[in-house]
Amino acid sequence: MSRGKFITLEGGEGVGKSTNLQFITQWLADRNIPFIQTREPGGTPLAEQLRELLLAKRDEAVDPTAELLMVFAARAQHLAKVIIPALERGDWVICDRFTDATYAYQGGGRALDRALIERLENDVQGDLRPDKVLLLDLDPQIGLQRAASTGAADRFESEQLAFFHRVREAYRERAQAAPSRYAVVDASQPLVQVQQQLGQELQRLL
Ligand SMILES: Nc1ncnc2c1ncn2[C@@H]1O[C@H](COP(=O)(O)OP(=O)(O)O)[C@@H](O)[C@H]1O
Ligand SMILES: Cc1cn([C@H]2C[C@H](O)[C@@H](COP(=O)(O)OP(=O)(O)O)O2)c(=O)[nH]c1=O
Repeated sequence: MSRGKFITLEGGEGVGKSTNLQFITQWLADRNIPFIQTREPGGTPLAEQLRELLLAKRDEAVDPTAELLMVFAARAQHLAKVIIPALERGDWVICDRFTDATYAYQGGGRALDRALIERLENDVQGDLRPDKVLLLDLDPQIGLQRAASTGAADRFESEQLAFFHRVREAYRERAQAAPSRYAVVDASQPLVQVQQQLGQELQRLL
């Protein structure tokens, strides 16, 4: 049995990840491709608890390195308990955010040293990387407006606009550095066009 494909969906706030995840999972189900859908931070009971701790607004300022280590603690658990077993079974893994979000939010947004992120990535993941990163790219001002309509802001969503511009730039830089592993989708397009492009990218992986 061959290993499943590992697909991650990335982008800033309100780019349309939830909407397009539904499209992607329906696309796979229509083709009888076995898959699991999961998310980061999260994906196991422990990792979901770490997510709650990470997203909660609190009076105590969160040290960026502490934030980074919590993200990777959740990731280590998620990889060991969910992602790696699924890929080994031959299931595709559709993950709402993964390590590119760490480069974007902790690296770009919080301006942490990329070399530290890379060390953690190598230690925690070994050589496991997504087969394809679907990056929904959107001006953060539009994304935050869209996100505002979907509930109360968490600790990240409460950041200033400049933070989200750094997040977007970090994502785009990563995509430019390894174009074969990324599909950058212009998320300002009408949803049908976004999904047409996503479908084409998925088709290429078959
Ligand atoms: N391409 C698009 N054009 C216009 N509105 C969109 C598009 N994609 C998503 N939306 C809308 O934007 C809002 C946020 O989308 P959502 O999928 O919840 O984003 P995310 O999960 O990235 O926060 C929703 O109201 C959704 O209907
Ligand atoms: C995976 C990951 C997420 N995050 C942040 C980005 C998001 O703001 C948040 C996760 O929320 P998100 O995926 O946007 O969920 P929702 O759409 O329900 O708000 O966690 C990081 O800062 N680093 C990471 O490595």
